[in-house]
Amino acid sequence: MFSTVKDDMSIESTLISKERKNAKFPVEELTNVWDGGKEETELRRKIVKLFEDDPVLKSPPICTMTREERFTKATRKSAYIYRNLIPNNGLHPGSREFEHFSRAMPIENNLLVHMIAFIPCIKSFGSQEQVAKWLPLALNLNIIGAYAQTELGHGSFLRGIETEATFDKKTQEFVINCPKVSSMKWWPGDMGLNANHALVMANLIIDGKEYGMHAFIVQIRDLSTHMPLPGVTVGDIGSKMGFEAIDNGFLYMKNVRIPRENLLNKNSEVKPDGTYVKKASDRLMYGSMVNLRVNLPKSQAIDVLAKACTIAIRYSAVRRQGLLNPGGAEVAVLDYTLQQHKLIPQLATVYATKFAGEGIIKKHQAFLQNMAKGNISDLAEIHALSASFKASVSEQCTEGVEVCRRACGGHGYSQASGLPFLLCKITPSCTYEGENTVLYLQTARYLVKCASKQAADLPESIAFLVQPIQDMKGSITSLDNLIICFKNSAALCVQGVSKKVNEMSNKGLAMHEVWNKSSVQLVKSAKMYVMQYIIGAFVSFVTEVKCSEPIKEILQDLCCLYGLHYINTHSGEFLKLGVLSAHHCTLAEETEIQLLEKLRPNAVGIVDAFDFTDSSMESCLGAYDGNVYERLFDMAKLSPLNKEKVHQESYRHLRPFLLEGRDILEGVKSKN
Ligand SMILES: CCCCCCCCCC/C=C\CCC/C=C/C(=O)SCCNC(=O)CCNC(=O)[C@H](O)C(C)(C)COP(=O)(O)OP(=O)(O)OC[C@H]1O[C@@H](n2cnc3c(N)ncnc32)[C@H](O)[C@@H]1OP(=O)(O)O
Ligand SMILES: Cc1cc2nc3c(=O)[nH]c(=O)nc-3n(C[C@H](O)[C@H](O)[C@H](O)COP(=O)(O)OP(=O)(O)OC[C@H]3O[C@@H](n4cnc5c(N)ncnc54)[C@H](O)[C@@H]3O)c2cc1C
Repeated sequence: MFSTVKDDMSIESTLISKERKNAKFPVEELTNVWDGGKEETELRRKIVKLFEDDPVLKSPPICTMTREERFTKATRKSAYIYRNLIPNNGLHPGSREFEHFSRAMPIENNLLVHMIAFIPCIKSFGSQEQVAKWLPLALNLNIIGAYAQTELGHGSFLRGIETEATFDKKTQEFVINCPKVSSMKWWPGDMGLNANHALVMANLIIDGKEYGMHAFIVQIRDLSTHMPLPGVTVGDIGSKMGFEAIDNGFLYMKNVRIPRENLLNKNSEVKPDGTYVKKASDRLMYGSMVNLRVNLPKSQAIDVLAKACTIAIRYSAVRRQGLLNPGGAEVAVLDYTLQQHKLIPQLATVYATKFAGEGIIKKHQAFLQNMAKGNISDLAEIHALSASFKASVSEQCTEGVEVCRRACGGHGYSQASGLPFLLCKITPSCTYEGENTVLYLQTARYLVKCASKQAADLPESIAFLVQPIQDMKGSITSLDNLIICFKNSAALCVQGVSKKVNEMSNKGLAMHEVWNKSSVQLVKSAKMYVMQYIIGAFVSFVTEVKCSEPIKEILQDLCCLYGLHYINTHSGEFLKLGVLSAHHCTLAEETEIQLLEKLRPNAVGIVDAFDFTDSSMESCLGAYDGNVYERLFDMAKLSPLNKEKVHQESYRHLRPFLLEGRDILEGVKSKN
């Protein structure tokens, strides 16, 4: 319907080729460092290719589809991936290949909560017999389960959850009830339309006594007709800011009966006579949340910011707007220091959080090994670290994606840029899996407790909180001094708020009031604590990584930039704590600007090194060839509103006035 408008060789693709020629480091080597080795890069590419070449996984660009189409296509693809593609290609959970599979998944998919929450919970909370019964069914999609914890009335405060599971000794069943509208399960992914089972978190009640939150497997739909079972009201909660392909659901249960065996009973059990047997710490109930907070920031937040950086930096390298030299040629917007100041720190965030996250995954694996031997002494530390890490990463990456989107000017507002999709995907990561403020408060609670202990009684990673403040020797811009600066700040923040808490409680104020009145400083302390962790982990990585000098230099520069950018955007905090002087702050600002200038020629190379395929981004601005304008025009042509040259419905409403206008213009009718 539209004629083709093409340039023989667009200036934009020439510009991006020039950028690549100017890069001062081997891009492929940085990709290998990012992936964790050359072999990992090859493996990842093999898996991505396997998915991208598969005809079943092809579909129109998401911005041309309705929610209904997006949900349907995502379900078709996800069912095929989990039931065919993954098992037929040996991509089993736990295998090396599986590690790369989030990079290969189609841009929209669902059944993820079934995979990452329902299945792991069966493994974590189920006895051997229960795992043997439910796991194969779940892995084969014979049953599809949601993780049903949050209710209309409660998400953060789990002790407030109202759904009840009352033990009926006579029938050896639990009776599941949502006593009020506010007790209805609300939000769980995959639950509205696809799931036939749910892992329901409910208050266990035996003989009128409450035993707190426990996990039950509840069948909610018939396996042959997929109709809701008696007593079950289930459906989709409606349109959201994003996640269009996912059926986040509601679930209202009235006298739904499940066998006694459906209480996942690895950690606690109800005997036939109603005796309650506790086998392990209540806190292990929270284990599934720690697991997700540790393992998912990479795919759900860091990779999302990496994609946004790829789009914004490639686009900024070809978008020319205005002059730097009077009388000279128009410049790429990436040549403006202010554009670099928006975008290059985001790149640093991607690297910092990625490598720090790998450190947390290792710590968590060590914790799991100890737990298998019955030792959960590190639980509080890993909970505090993972809670604040999840909060900080989701916050930094969400802010970063919005910076990238705005840095693309008007085109960043177009769905065709791919950026609104990324923003809507990442924004809820600040809320799900623990609302960020609530998570920071959990970390602060642990830190304040630690502040009253001796260094010798604290884990190695925490002892610095109560040790003497270290002196910085030399320039603030050295990596060693950055670590000292952040550690000192975290220690002073925690000590300061602990002092305030103690003083207020010594004056007789109730602890809950003390806590509420100190919560602003508590959250600040948790943020500073996790920042010192991230910086420390990034510096260790940069110091230890084996790579060529040019790559090492880029990583060092990104590491320094990450620390300095944080200092420069929060300088008041550092000055107030007395950790930095005004002179330090001036130097930090000057050095950041120098680093931006130094990293600028490598910016396109650095995002190329993330190695995202065009189809994994669906972005007209971020495609490898830099052909932004032709791509935008081609995408506009696909808009469903452009199906016909005249949109009959809009024409119907406007026609009377247009005809009037025609008559006036042609002089058939006077204006009045
Ligand atoms: C960057 C983003 C990555 C995130 C990963 C998400 C992956 C998702 C990817 C797929 C994409 C989309 C799908 C989204 C799927 C979403 C799923 C969900 O959202 S599921 C619902 C999640 N809900 C929550 O996380 C609820 C948050 N609330 C809580 O965790 C608790 O209620 C809490 C801890 C805030 C308060 O609980 P409570 O009041 O009952 O306890 P206390 O405060 O009294 O604490 C008791 C005691 O326990 C300790 N504690 C608390 N939590 C834990 C834990 N997880 N592990 C270990 N210990 C824990 C606490 O510190 C106290 O200890 P004490 O010694 O007494 O001080
Ligand atoms: C896309 C998406 C997917 C989800 N998937 C699932 C799922 O699969 N399964 C599931 O069970 N749930 C799911 N959830 C629900 C999610 O886990 C909850 O929304 C989340 O835990 C926050 O709880 P809430 O909504 O009750 O927020 P609230 O706790 O009501 O938060 C509202 C405000 O109150 C503040 N606040 C709350 N408590 C405190 C406090 N103690 N101190 C200071 N401030 C406080 C918060 O900071 C926030 O500003 C999903 C949510 C979303 C958005």
